Amino acid sequence: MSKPNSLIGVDHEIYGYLNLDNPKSFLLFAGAGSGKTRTLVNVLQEIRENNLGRLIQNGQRVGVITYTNAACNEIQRRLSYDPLFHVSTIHSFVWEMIKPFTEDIKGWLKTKLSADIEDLNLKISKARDINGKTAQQNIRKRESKVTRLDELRLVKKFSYSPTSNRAERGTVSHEEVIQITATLLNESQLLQNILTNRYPILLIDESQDTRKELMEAFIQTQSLNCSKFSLGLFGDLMQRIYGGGKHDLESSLPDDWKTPLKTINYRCPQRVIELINSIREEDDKKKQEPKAGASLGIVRLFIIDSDTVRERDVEASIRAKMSAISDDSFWLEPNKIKALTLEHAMAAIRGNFDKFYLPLATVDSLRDSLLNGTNVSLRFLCNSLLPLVNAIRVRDEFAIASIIKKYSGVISSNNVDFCLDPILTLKNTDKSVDKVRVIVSKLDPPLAQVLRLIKDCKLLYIPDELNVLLVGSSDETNDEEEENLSKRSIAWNQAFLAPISHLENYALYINEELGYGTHQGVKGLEFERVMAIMDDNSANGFLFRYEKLFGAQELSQTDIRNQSEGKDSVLSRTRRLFYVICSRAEKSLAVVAYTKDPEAVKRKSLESGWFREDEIEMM
Ligand SMILES: Nc1ncnc2c1ncn2[C@@H]1O[C@H](COP(=O)(O)OP(=O)(O)OP(=O)(O)O)[C@@H](O)[C@H]1O
Repeated sequence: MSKPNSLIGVDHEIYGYLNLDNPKSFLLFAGAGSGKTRTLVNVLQEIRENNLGRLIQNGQRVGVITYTNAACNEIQRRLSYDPLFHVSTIHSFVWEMIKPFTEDIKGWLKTKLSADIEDLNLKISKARDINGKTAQQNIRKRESKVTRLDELRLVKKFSYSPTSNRAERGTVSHEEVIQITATLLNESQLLQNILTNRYPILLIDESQDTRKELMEAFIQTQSLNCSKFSLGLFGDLMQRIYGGGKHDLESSLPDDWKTPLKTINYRCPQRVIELINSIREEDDKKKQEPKAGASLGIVRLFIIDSDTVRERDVEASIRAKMSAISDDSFWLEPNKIKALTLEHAMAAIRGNFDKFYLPLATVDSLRDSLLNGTNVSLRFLCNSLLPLVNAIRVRDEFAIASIIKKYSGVISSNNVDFCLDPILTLKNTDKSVDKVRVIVSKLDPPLAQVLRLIKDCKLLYIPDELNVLLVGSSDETNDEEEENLSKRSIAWNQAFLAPISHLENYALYINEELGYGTHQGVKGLEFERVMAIMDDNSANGFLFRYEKLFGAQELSQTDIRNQSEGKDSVLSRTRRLFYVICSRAEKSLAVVAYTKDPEAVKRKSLESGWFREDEIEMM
C-alpha cells in the first residue's frame, strides 16, 4: 500500500469537513490544473490513515463517484485498490443502491410507461394517415411499451448492465437508472438512510457533469441528513461538456455548505495561465495564479485563410516554427506533440465517419451519448452488429455462433422452433448468415440494408428505437411524413443511409477515445506541447463555432438572445472548449485557426487580450 501524500494547503480544510462526528459538505470548484484530483486522493488517503478502524467497525465505506471508467481506474490505482473506498461511475454506484427496490422500480416504470402510452395514443389519434410511416412507428412504439408495462407484473428482480444491449424483460436502461434513483432518493427516507449509513462520506469528481435531477436529489439527501453525511463535490463549471448537468450548482447551494478555494494552477506555465484567465474573463471571471517558480511558457496564434491553404503542409510548417520559437526540437516530432482537433465533427470528417456521426450529433437528446457510449442503440450497433458483421466477413464460425447465441433469441430455449427442430433452425440460421455475407463481403452497403436483413432473419435483438424505424423501406417516406417524424427519428434515418464503414470508423474512434481523446477525457489530461486546431469548415457548427468566438462570423439572433438571457449558447460552449484545450499545455501552446476572415480573428484576439501582436502570425 502506497504511503499517503501529506495534505497540502486547502487539503487540510477539506479533510476537516470530512470529520465523521461533525460532517460538513462542500463544493470545490476550481480551475484547470489546480490539483482537484490530487486533493481528492490526498484527503482519501488521510481518511484511511485516521478513520480506517472506525469505518470498518461500522461496516461503512467512503463513496467516490467519477465520470469515466478511465478516471475510476486511475483513482483506484492511486488508492492501492483499497476496499475501504467504493470508487465507481455514477451509473454503477446508483444501481448498486436501488437494485433491491424492485417494487419501487416497478412503480416508477408503471407511471412512466403509462404516461408514454397516453402520449402515443394522442399522437396516433391525431395522425392524418394511420398507414403512414410515423403513425406506424408510433403504433410499434406503443405496442412495445404496452408489452413492457404488461410484463412488469412478471418481473421478480430487475437487472441493469452498463454493457448489455439486450432489451429483455426486467431490465432498466442507462437513462432510467438515473431517473429512478433521483425520484426514489427524493421520496424515500429508507433509501436516504441506506445511502448515508453505508457511505457517511460521498465525494463526486467532475460534478459539473452529474445529471441535474440526481445532483439535486443528492443535495436534498444531504440537507435532510446533515448530521451524519458529508457530500463533497469537485469540479469546474468552465469545464462542463455535457448538457445535462446542474449549471447553477455554485449559486444554489444550501447556506451551510463550504466553498474552499484553489487558485494556483500547478500545470501550466505563466503565459498559458494568463491566456486561460483572459478566456475565462468573458465567462465567470475566475482567475488563477502560477505556482512558485513556474516557467514563462510560450503561446502563439497562427491564423490561416481557410480558402487557400492545404492543411497538412501548413501544420508541419507551424511545428517547425514552434520548434524554433521555443527552442524545443520535440516540436518537430509529431508524436511528441498533442494535436487536439477540438471538435468531434472535425475528427468525423477527417476519419470518415461523418455520414453516421453528423446527423446524430445534431440531436440534443443523442449528443452526449454519442460520445460517452451510453445509448442502447449505439451500443447495439458497436458491440453486437459490428462484431457479427466482422465475424461473418472473415468466416469465423465460432464467433458468429457465440454472438448469435448471446445477442439473439435464435439459439435459446425460449425459441419454440429451436426446441422443436434444432438442426433445421441452425441450418436456417446458416442460410441467413450467408445472405448477410453476400452484402457485407464485397461492398460497403448502407447500414439500413444490413440492419433490415439482420432484422428479417432475426439474427440479433434490435433495440426498440431502431426496430420501429426499420418498418418498410426508407424511400417510402414522403415529405409530409418526414415533417411528422421526431428529430431523433429523422437523424437515425439519415445515419442509416451511411455506409457501414462509417459506423466502423465511428466505433474505432469512440473505443480509442473513450476516456482519452474525447473532450471529457482530455479534461483530466496534460501534454507538454499542445497544438489546438480550430477549423469550422470541417466541423459540425451546431455545437461549437470558432468563427463566432473569434469574431469572424456574426452572431445569429438566437445566439444574441441566448447570451442576453444568460443561457448556454454556441459561443459559451465554444469558449469553454477553448479553455479546456488551452489549459492542457504544460510548456508551449500553438493555436491554429483556420478562418474565412483572418483580419477579424486577429482583431478579436488582440481586443480580448488573448494574444499580443508579436504572438500572432498570419500564415
Ligand atoms: N500541490 C501541488 N504541487 C505540485 N504539483 C501539483 C499540486 N497539485 C497538483 N499538482 C500537479 O498539477 C497537475 C494538475 O493536477 P490535477 O490533475 O489534480 O488538477 P485538476 O484540477 O484535477 O485539473 P483539471 O481540472 O484541469 O483536469 C498534475 O500534474 C499534478 O500532479
